[in-house]
Amino acid sequence: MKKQVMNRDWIATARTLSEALPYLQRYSGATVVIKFGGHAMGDAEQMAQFARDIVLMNQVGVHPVVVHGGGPMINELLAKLDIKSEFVKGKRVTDAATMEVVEMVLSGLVNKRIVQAINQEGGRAVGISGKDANMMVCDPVDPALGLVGQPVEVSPDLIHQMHAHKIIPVVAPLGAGRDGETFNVNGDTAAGAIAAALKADRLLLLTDVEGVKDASGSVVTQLSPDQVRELTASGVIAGGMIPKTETALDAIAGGVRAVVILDGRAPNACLLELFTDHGAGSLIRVPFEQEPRKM
Ligand SMILES: Nc1ncnc2c1ncn2[C@@H]1O[C@H](COP(=O)(O)OP(=O)(O)O)[C@@H](O)[C@H]1O
Ligand SMILES: CC(=O)N[C@@H](CCC(=O)OP(=O)(O)O)C(=O)O
Repeated sequence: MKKQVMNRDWIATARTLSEALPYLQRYSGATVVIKFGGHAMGDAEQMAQFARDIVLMNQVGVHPVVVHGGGPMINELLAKLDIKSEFVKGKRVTDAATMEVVEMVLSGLVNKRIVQAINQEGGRAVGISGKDANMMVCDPVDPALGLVGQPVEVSPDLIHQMHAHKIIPVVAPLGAGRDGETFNVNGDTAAGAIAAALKADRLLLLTDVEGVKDASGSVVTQLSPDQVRELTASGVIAGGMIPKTETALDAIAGGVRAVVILDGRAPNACLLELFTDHGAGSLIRVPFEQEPRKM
């Protein structure tokens, strides 16, 4: 009896691999930007599983770029140092003292944790921030927010070179100012700007809900930019989902083929979306590219 169940499992595994063939072919050579948010990171086991997905993607010919956040980890160190912090419209008001902590946590702790996790799974990851090689040049968003940056010039060269050398880039969302400042950039915003500069095939925004929900609370598996605008105008898309859908629309306008908002806490979320018939989360793209959504 036990043996039969085991046989069935192996057959299912083989079938899953076989069904993945068209997707493996479709994404071979594709650039996929993955935004890994602080809330999606979870424990060491979840981090290892995320890293394994990234290494697998790379192994089958995808060019992944990981852009990470780390808001909860920044909050933790600010609290230990007794530095007060507040958010305005989803962005952290950043003075010089806060900026030092943001850079230490993002470029140091969080970036290196992800790099190490990927390397432990057999990948070759290198951690950078938007300041390296002047990749992401920013202007201040609003004087009231201090050192919060809006990317204005993003150069894809460094990432192209890393991919050419089979290196997986892991990018901390910091930007270089024109006068030598360091800017704090929202992780979603940075991922969108980098995906647009690369004209990425997919931008995956990993978050802590299954996708974009409609007024009835059901996840919408496919949306056009107009539908996103309607859901936002009617207040159905709210709170932390607003910067994500805004990023998605900007990325699509900037040349990204499609954006998927999906639950990063779900096991193998990226693989489920890219390589299975099922797919995951909400896919946002312009309607003329319409092909049947998976599921
Ligand atoms: N229409 C919607 N569909 C899904 N989530 C929504 C919607 N409107 C608001 N939200 C909220 O947005 C949150 C995701 O944003 P946020 O918590 O900032 O993500 P992250 O920490 O991953 O960047 C969800 O947990 C949910 O509470
Ligand atoms: C300007 C701004 O708000 N920057 C963010 C950068 C980190 C981030 O975006 O982290 P998550 O993706 O985990 O939220 C911050 O300081 O928290």
